[in-house]
Amino acid sequence: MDPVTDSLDEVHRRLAGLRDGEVADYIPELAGADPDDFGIALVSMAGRTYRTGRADTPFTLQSVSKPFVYALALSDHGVDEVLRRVGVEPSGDAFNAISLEPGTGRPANPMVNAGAIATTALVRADGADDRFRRILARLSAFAGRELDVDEAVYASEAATGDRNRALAYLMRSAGSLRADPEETVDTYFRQCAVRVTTADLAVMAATLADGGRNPVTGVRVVSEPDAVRTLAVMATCGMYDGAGRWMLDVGLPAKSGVSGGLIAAGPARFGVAVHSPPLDASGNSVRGVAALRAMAERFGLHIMHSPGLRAATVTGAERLTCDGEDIGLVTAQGILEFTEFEALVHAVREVTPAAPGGLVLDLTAVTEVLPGPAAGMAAILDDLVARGHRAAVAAQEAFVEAGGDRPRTWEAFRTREEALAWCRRR
Ligand SMILES: NC(=O)CC[C@H](N)C(=O)O
Repeated sequence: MDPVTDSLDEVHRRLAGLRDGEVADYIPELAGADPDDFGIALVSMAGRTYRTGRADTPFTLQSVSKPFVYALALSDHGVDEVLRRVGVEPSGDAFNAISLEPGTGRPANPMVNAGAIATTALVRADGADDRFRRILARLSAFAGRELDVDEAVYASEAATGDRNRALAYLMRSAGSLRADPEETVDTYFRQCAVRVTTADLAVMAATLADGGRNPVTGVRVVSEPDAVRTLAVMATCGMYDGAGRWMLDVGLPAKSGVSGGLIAAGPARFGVAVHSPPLDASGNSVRGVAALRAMAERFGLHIMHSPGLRAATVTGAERLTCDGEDIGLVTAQGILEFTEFEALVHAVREVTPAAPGGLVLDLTAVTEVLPGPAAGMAAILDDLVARGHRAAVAAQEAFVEAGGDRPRTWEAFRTREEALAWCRRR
């Protein structure tokens, strides 16, 4: 018995009977999908996979490929260059809309077809074969196994995908696509026809959630900043014209595709995927959307709801007697971002009036300090010293230096013992 799997089972059971939506048939080969295929999978940051239903049925990525190829383009060119070619504004249009920015001809964002085709063209390569080889290798690294192409689906879209061809030619004439339209669209069709399972998709989503590191294989697939950027674009544009409502109800960066796949990522928490072919009017999987809504509600998954951040940072705020004088000892752990920093400042303020002998700040269990908190911490200690208190920090050298170039007025030590010994020595 596993309670995590049980809760996925419960959602699956509740939604399996949902009969709304239509299987996409504009790509003829997709029309044959079984409307009862329905799988859910979730991968934790520890790389544990949970699944229910038909989570091992293969299907094609379609638009779920878009964020991953965008991440590849970002790592090839950097964000500034990619932004010059593809925007990041939600279009409010359907996925296949013929809409380009007036003037520049730049597609609105990389999650609609026009933007995805332009993104595919940005992948660095020696020719089309090499470009697809790099895309497939990167998608495989995201999934943590060698993926392949469903040739029948590829051929079917290649034979019928005139709207996408039209988009490519339009961008070419507007100057926003510099590559060959036929070749680019062909690579895009292949990328859409890459075959995955729901379980693969959950690993791919979890890799973005884990800052670009595949939590199952341990392999770094994209840099942390590029993973964050990709999630940001998914959050604003991933659900096409349903993106706003999705953010309101579910609140997770997500991406859907016309074969019925849907991924969502809880940053630093989990990756989740659903597959169910019947689609709503926006082209999003009906059961996929319903399953994510149900899970978000039951588990508080919305990114604007972050109780995790309230985890104990300040692990101790105490008074010690040192040579007959009271000193304060404040201990913190983990990562010092804004919220933790604010709590630390508060703890220091609470303890100092009762500790005229000075303050020891033990940050030896702190793993990361952002520049803002580092400077703020240095300022607090400077202020204490200016007001006649003694102050010492025990922390890694890098954290002490992150406080800025101004001459330090307080003491710095590597260990808590050294800082406390200093306190006793004066
Ligand atoms: N929304 C989608 O999944 C669209 C992908 C599909 N290959 C297309 O270009 O039409």
